[in-house]
Amino acid sequence: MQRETLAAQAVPAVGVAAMRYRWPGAADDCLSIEQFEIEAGERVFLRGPSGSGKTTLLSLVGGVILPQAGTVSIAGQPLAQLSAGARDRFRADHLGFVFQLFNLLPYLSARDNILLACRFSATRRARLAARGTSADAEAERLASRLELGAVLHRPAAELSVGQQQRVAAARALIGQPGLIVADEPTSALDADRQQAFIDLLLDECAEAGAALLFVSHDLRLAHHFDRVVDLVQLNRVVAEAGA
Ligand SMILES: Nc1ncnc2c1ncn2[C@@H]1O[C@H](COP(=O)(O)OP(=O)(O)OP(=O)(O)O)[C@@H](O)[C@H]1O
Repeated sequence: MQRETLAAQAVPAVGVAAMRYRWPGAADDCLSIEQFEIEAGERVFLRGPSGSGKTTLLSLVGGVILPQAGTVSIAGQPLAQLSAGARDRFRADHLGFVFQLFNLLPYLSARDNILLACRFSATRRARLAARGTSADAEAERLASRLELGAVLHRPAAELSVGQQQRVAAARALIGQPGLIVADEPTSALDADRQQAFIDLLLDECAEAGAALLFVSHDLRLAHHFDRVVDLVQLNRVVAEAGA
């Protein structure tokens, strides 16, 4: 079935409606977004200048922070309706994050860092079981695809920046969450490695049917994506301030 047909039938991967967010203690709102949706399986490139609120929007999409007004839904689930504990579990089941600074546990091996995502999510383990595989086997497959096979046993602290980033990608992808969120994941890589990393992320998302929300300053990467969203245009705070 075509991805477009699938997307038309599925609930959006991300739904933001009449949403407003102000950081505690701040005089003004940081974000005010009337409507923003990412379809199931859609690949969105989010751009915006430094300080425009890209990371803040990702934190809202992850339910790490909650808006003062409006809703943020993931796979049809409004995040604010969940208790803090349920939100943590929902995030572990349905979202994979690749951060600017990777957030790996330095003393754990590359393999254990990848497997952490499954340890915290019975749903990810169940998805793997339904495909006839296990978390260990899938960690091996992703590691080999990401050219990490030789370093799987090594502590994350001993890996190069590029290797750490690929471990972070494998951890986000394992167990097929419906949404991958990536915040400047290629900023530490040279041009060749950027290309390889993006190809891999897009391939794995396509295979898993996962939507991808990818934040970057680097517009040269935008042509890989279904849609480019400019936060300066999406955010009414900026639009009103500039009016
Ligand atoms: N934890 C926080 N507490 C208070 N204000 C914050 C916090 N994090 C971000 N902000 C403020 O929110 C605004 C948006 O920041 P944010 O990090 O979301 O921007 P960004 O677009 O991701 O920037 P960059 O491209 O530089 O990473 C900024 O004015 C910033 O100072």
